[in-house]
Amino acid sequence: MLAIRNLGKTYPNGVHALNDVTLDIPRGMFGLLGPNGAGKSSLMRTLATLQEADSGTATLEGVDGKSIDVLRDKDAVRRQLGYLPQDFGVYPKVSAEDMLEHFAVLKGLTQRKQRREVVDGLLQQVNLWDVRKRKLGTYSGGMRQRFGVAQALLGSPRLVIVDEPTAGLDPEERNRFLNLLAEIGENVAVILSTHIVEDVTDLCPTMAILNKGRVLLTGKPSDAIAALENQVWRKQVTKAALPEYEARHTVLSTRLVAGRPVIHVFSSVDPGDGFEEVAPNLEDVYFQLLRVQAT
Ligand SMILES: Nc1ncnc2c1ncn2[C@@H]1O[C@H](COP(=O)(O)OP(=O)(O)OP(=O)(O)O)[C@@H](O)[C@H]1O
Repeated sequence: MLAIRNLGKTYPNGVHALNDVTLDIPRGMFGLLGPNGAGKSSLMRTLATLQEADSGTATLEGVDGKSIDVLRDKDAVRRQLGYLPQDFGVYPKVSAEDMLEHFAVLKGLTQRKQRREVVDGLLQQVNLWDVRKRKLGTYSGGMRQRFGVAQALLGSPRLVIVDEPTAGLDPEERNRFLNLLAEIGENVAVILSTHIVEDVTDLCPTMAILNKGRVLLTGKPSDAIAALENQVWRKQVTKAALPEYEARHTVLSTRLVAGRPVIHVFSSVDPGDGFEEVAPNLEDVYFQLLRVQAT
């Protein structure tokens, strides 16, 4: 659906935000995972035609089978694009219904009756119908994000980009939001940019891990997890002993369980010393790749 080839971007301050980024993004949910500063927003903004790349190409499959040059044919991309930016602001004194109606006009839905049908349908789809008359300023974070999805879906886009949408949502709102994303049409490519590993594990059949502007891995989460089979080991340790373990092993993660650190380490052989083997998860994959890149 979307082919990104050798995309590069260096900001005037010298930061290489995108470094030879090549990705194939199919229909369905695609998770773009990376820590803060990885380059996710730079990539999302480039695909959303809001900033220029220095090099590379991006090609979107059009409805009629014709391909669209994302970096050059910006108007054509915008007609196929829904975008929920990281810092999505709303007019606090306007109701969701009026705001969405306004966005619909901007999207080119000029016929009143048709526009009403679209706006009503979207408000129902994102589960905001009952609160559509309320001012956006009174909405919770989760409601605002669902409103953001409604505006992104105006005009039946084929490419939907959501940038860090679950940051700051409580677990219930996050679930609700992710379920909503998962329900978006089958013929749409949805790119979910996030630094939360579970967002990808729970939802995305394909993914990429980005750090320091580079793609460290792309493919199915299950394949990446399978590649770490028999190489992740767990042990509960004391806080005092933690630095020693970190010096002796490749510690992937440390998590407090009942107040005591439980560490996951990466090792192709049994590290002994009371470690037990565990089934790897996507978090192990993520931290292992970040560690390898750092060394
Ligand atoms: N307009 C800009 N000018 C200069 N540097 C920038 C600009 N925008 C981003 N950067 C830098 O580029 C790098 C990538 O930033 P980007 O916002 O794309 O990352 P991110 O993965 O989206 O992280 P975050 O979640 O923190 O936004 C960072 O080092 C950031 O400081």
